[in-house]
This record gives sequence, structure tokens and C-alpha cells, in this order.
Amino acid sequence: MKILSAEKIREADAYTIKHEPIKSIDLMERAAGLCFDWLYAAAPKLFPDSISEEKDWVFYIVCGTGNNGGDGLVLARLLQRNGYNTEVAVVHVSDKPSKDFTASLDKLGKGKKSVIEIKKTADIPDFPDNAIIIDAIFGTGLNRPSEGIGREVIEKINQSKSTKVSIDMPSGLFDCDNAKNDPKGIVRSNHILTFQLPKLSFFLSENEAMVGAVHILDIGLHPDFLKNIDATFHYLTGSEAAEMRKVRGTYSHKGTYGHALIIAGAEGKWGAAVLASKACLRSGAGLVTTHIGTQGADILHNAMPELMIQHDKAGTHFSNLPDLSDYDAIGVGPGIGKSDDTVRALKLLIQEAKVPLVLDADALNILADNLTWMAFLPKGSILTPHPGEFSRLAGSKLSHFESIEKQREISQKNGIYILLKGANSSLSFPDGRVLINSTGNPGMASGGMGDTLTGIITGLLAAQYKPLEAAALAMFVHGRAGDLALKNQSVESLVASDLIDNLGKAFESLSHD
Ligand SMILES: NC(=O)C1=CN([C@@H]2O[C@H](COP(=O)(O)OP(=O)(O)OC[C@H]3O[C@@H](n4cnc5c(N)ncnc54)[C@H](O)[C@@H]3O)[C@@H](O)[C@H]2O)[C@@H](O)CC1
Ligand SMILES: Nc1ncnc2c1ncn2[C@@H]1O[C@H](COP(=O)(O)OP(=O)(O)O)[C@@H](O)[C@H]1O
Ligand SMILES: [K+]
Repeated sequence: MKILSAEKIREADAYTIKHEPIKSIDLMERAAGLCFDWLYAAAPKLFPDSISEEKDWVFYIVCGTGNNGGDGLVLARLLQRNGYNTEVAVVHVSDKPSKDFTASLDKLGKGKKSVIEIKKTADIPDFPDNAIIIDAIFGTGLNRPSEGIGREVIEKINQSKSTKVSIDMPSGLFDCDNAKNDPKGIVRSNHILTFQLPKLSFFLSENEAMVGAVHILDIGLHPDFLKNIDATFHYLTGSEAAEMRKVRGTYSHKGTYGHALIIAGAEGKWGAAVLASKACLRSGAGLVTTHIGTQGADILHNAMPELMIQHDKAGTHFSNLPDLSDYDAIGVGPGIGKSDDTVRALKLLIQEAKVPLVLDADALNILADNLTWMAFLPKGSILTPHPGEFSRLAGSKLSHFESIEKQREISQKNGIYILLKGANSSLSFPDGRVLINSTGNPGMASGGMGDTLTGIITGLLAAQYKPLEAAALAMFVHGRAGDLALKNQSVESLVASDLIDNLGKAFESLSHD
């Protein structure tokens, strides 16, 4: 699913109005109608238990004077028509209300209920603590940080304990970069009912306090426009991940699915090799060999008899390169440490490898100390840094938005894929595109989860997936396995082994997406 800028979404609205064709006021009615349907279904869970009767529910709709405000007014009319209690406030953020706002206000005016006009501080009401506040002050038309009366109202809304449901965007939030924005002037939304496509800022850690659950409402923007428009950012949905999954031929055999090499583990961190190797075997590789210091070999063999083991010359860590000609995919890094001979062996691996490499953990830390090696990585290699590793690679600590921009730059410059891990992991391609992941949960913030991801990507590469599909599908399935594992665990108790145990269900779940 594409993620478009506010500007492109405006173009999509305009194209739809012209080519469907549909009047813009009718598009607004359609959008607000979907918000009503969502609220109607969700309301019983949104109000506190103490207000269980519908007659006691109050929807407090706070509108700006643009089309976002217009959506709010249409929604107010629909709520009123269905017998719900509403309070409607209009914040005069601009003295030039939009045409559709004015038309919607006129229609609302035909009902009996009066509207609270907010022009100055003294007009701002006390918002209740047990209502649903519908935030329809600003949408994609915001062109500078909120200020004046609009901002005062936003700050007052944020003081209320009521559930806040934002129409299209949390008012005050920009669609992409919010570096120059002020979080105090943005609604701290619990639910966002966003139209057609999500906005990039919803997926950035710096906006966490303002972005609650995101619900994408399909308002029927014109499919030709959506299909033909180029997008840098994409949100990876289940059906898109499912399309990447390959069907296994009846007569296929282990040779069809390649031989993966995992280079992982060192004294005290053999577990990293176990997790990466197990995940690799569970992700489709025909054969998996793990190159490991002799002292770790028994642990590995006991953990999974299906694995083959290649002994390193040093007993305790990765120090020499095996013959690479047997392998279709190589994953390196989890738990390998940074000994001098490990550094030398990694350098040699980068020079000699003829297949894309998956680099994680200490392999990335070594790379960060030797950035010139980046240019020598086999084309199509995949780097999987977490934010700490990424800041070492990038040379400085960056905001999430800046990290994604930097990630794109490094990918394009070096012809490699970078999977920046975390909530909403992002995967950048050599052509500049970025995929944002839609699976995973905070229970996955525990040791070994990344080692598992390395194994999955390497397994898919061995099984003849192209680097793009291997990285994207692995990212999705890894998060999905984490989500499935959570059903029998809690966010506190989830560990990487649980995730591996759910890989089968995660791959299979794709057929239902
Ligand atoms: N036909 C369409 O174009 C549709 C638009 N829709 C809604 O329309 C929204 C976009 O509407 P608009 O483009 O009218 O913009 P908004 O309603 O988001 O707000 C823009 C208004 O606020 C003013 N403004 C912007 N930044 C300000 C600031 N910092 N302080 C004070 N005033 C500021 C602008 O001058 C303008 O009057 C979408 O988010 C969506 O909710 C939906 O109804 C679907 C159809
Ligand atoms: N809050 C979160 N939400 C979703 N996924 C997460 C979250 N925290 C961590 N993850 C995922 O878990 C993995 C952690 O990787 P990493 O930090 O490298 O772990 P380790 O080095 O311990 O193996 C990544 O794939 C990341 O996307
Ligand atoms: K809004």
C-alpha cells in the first residue's frame, strides 16, 4: 500500500472528483459516513465501563474551518440523525472557511442543536473527561505548526481524559517530517481514522505520544490515480507479503531450496548461533550449515540435529573463512564479537563472497568501524541494524525520520538493502523506495529477536528468493510470528524461541491475508 504525501493525497482527491466523477461535498459525505460506521461499531468499547448506556454517551466534535472540519460536521449530523448526544464546536482557525465546510454547517444548522463558536480563549469550553472527542480541527491541509486559537484548543483537548478520535490526522501533525513541529500543539490521539492511505508520520517513533491506533478507511479514491502515482514509501500489507511467497513444486527437492551458511556465535553467545540457525532451517532453506567455534558445536547439534556444522579453527569465535563455493546465501554477525581475527575474517568474507550477504549485529559494528568496506559488499546485500547499530553506521544519532532518509541514501549509494529494525521496521531498496512493516509488537523488544530475523532472511535467500523479497517477506513473517506467539505469552514473557516456534503458523497465515 502506498504512503503518499499530503500534497499527493490532495491530487488524488482532485483526480477522483474529476474522473469518478463525484462532487467534492459528496466525497466528504462518503468519508464522514465511513467514520460514522467505524464509530458506531467501536463506540461500546471506547466509552468507559461506567457509561454503559447509549443515552449517556456524548460525542464532542471539535471542528476547524477547512475540509477536515467539514468531515467533522457531516459526522456530527450523522450522529445526531441516529439519536446520539453531540456537542459541536467550531474553532475559527481561519477567516476563510472552505466551501464544503460552509455547506456542511448549513446542513447541520437545519437541525436544532446550536454550535459552540470558538474565536477567542474565553470561548474554549471545558472538555469532558468521559466523552469521545472527535478531533476534526486540521487534516492534511495543515501548512505550519498549529498556533493561535487552534493551538489553544488542541492543548485543552489534550488535558481531557476523554478518548480522542482524530479524523484523517491528529490535528497539528504534519504528514512527514515533524522536526520543526511542536508536540504540544498536536492532539494526542487514541484512534486515527485516516482516509485511504496512511501517512508516514504515523510510523515514526518521535510521534508516538500523538499517534494511537491507526484505522485506514477506504473512501474510494480513484484506483487509476493510486495505481499510477510513484511513491517512495510503502506500507507492507499482509496481501502484499502473501504475493511474495513462492509455491513449492511437487517434484522440488532440497537442492531446489539452496544451501545456507550461518556464521554466528562466540564464547558466551552460542545461543545467537542456535537462534539464527534454527530460524534459517524453519524458513525454507534446503540445507543449513553453521560455521562455529568448536566449543559451540555440541550446543548447536543438540539444539537441532538437522543442522550441519562447520568448525572454525579457533575454538571460541569466528576467525577463518570456510570454502564459500558451496553456499547460496550467507548470514553473518549475531554474537560473533569483534576480535582482531574476526575483523580480518569478515573483511575476507566481504571480498570473496559471490552471493548477497546478510549482515547483522557485530558484523555491522565491525562495518561501522570500517565504512570503506561498504562499497565492496556484494550487490543486493542486506544490512539489518537496530537503531543503535544504525547510528554507528550513519555516524550520528538521528531522529526516526532522519534515520529513514539516511537509510535511503546509504542503500542507493551502495546498491544494498537496509532493514532498520524496531516498531515499524523500514526496509530501504537500492532504488530509493522504502517499505514500512505492519507486523510485530513490543514483546519483541528482547534479546535474540534480531538473530532470528537474520536466520529467516538467509533461509529465504537460500531458497532462491531475490534479496528484495527475502528481506521484505522475512520482515513481515518475523513480526507476524511474534504476533502469533504473543497469543500464548505476554509482552513481558515473549522470547525469540517462541517466535521461531510460530514461524510455521506465520508463513501459513499468509494464505488468509
Ligand atoms: N474533497 C476532498 O478534498 C476531501 C477532503 N477531506 C478532508 O479534508 C482534509 C483536508 O482539508 P483542507 O485542505 O481544507 O485542510 P484542513 O481542513 O486540514 O485545514 C486547513 C485549514 O486550516 C488552515 N490552516 C492550516 N494550517 C494552519 C495553522 N497552523 N494554523 C491555523 N490555520 C491553519 C488553512 O488555511 C485551512 O483553512 C483532509 O484531511 C480530510 O479530512 C475528506 O473530506 C475527503 C475528501
Ligand atoms: N517494539 C517493537 N515492536 C515491534 N518489533 C520490535 C519491537 N522491538 C523490537 N522489535 C523487533 O525485534 C527485533 C530485535 O532485533 P535486535 O535488536 O537486533 O535484537 P537482538 O540483537 O537481541 O537479536 C527486530 O526485528 C525488531 O524489529
Ligand atoms: K484531525
